[in-house]
Amino acid sequence: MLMQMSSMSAFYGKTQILRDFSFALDEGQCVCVLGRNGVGKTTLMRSIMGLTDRTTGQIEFAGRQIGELPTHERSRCGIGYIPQGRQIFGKLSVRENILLGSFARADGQVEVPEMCTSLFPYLAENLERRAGLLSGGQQQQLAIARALAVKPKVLLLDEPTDGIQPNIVAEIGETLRMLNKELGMTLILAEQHIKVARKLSDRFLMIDNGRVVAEGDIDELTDELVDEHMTV
Ligand SMILES: Nc1ncnc2c1ncn2[C@@H]1O[C@H](COP(=O)(O)OP(=O)(O)OP(=O)(O)O)[C@@H](O)[C@H]1O
Repeated sequence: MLMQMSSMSAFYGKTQILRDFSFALDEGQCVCVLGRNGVGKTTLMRSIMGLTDRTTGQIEFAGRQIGELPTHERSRCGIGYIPQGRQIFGKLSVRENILLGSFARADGQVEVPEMCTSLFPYLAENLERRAGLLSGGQQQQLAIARALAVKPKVLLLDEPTDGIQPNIVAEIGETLRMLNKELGMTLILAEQHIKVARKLSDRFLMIDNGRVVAEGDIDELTDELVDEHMTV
């Protein structure tokens, strides 16, 4: 088991956002986190990174309790985070954006990892280009490359296809499939595109109102569950 959450609750100030979360994730799995806007998917990612005001309960990662650790130490344990909206630095070059990720590396090396250049040939050929000039899909590749720079064991992806042109959505899906199935990277993926989620994931976690309301293998994700918890 790579990650296990037990009775985790998350708060912003006095407001409780997540209630009593428990789930386990094996190495190499892809789990999608599903639910309507505002149910707590981003908060789940931020809780794993230690970016909410407070959490209670336990978060175990790679055999270590991380629930009390500061964010940079969680990164060093091998957790890569790609926030919603990508948050790349438009005025910096592609190379600088990737290198920013590597500062959290456990081995202290600052370099553009081989994996980034082989996965993303466009980025490899445009390392000196200003990141702000890239298309949405290319910026998403850059956000993934930056997270890979820490050589993570797990990648948290918050709606990577959000705001991406429909014809590029499948391309990002393919990149994630390759990371998971060919390179064996464990993924936790918040995703609104149910088709993308079904295609990529082994398991699902359905959230409603800050709680896990259903979970299981992806082929147990019925249309009824989707209708009940995802349609507005
Ligand atoms: N910094 C914050 N302070 C207080 N409340 C917050 C904060 N961030 C989020 N919330 C609240 O927490 C709840 C869950 O938000 P969250 O962003 O986790 O949902 P989500 O499922 O990721 O939605 P979306 O798909 O819109 O990103 C919402 O009611 C939101 O208003």
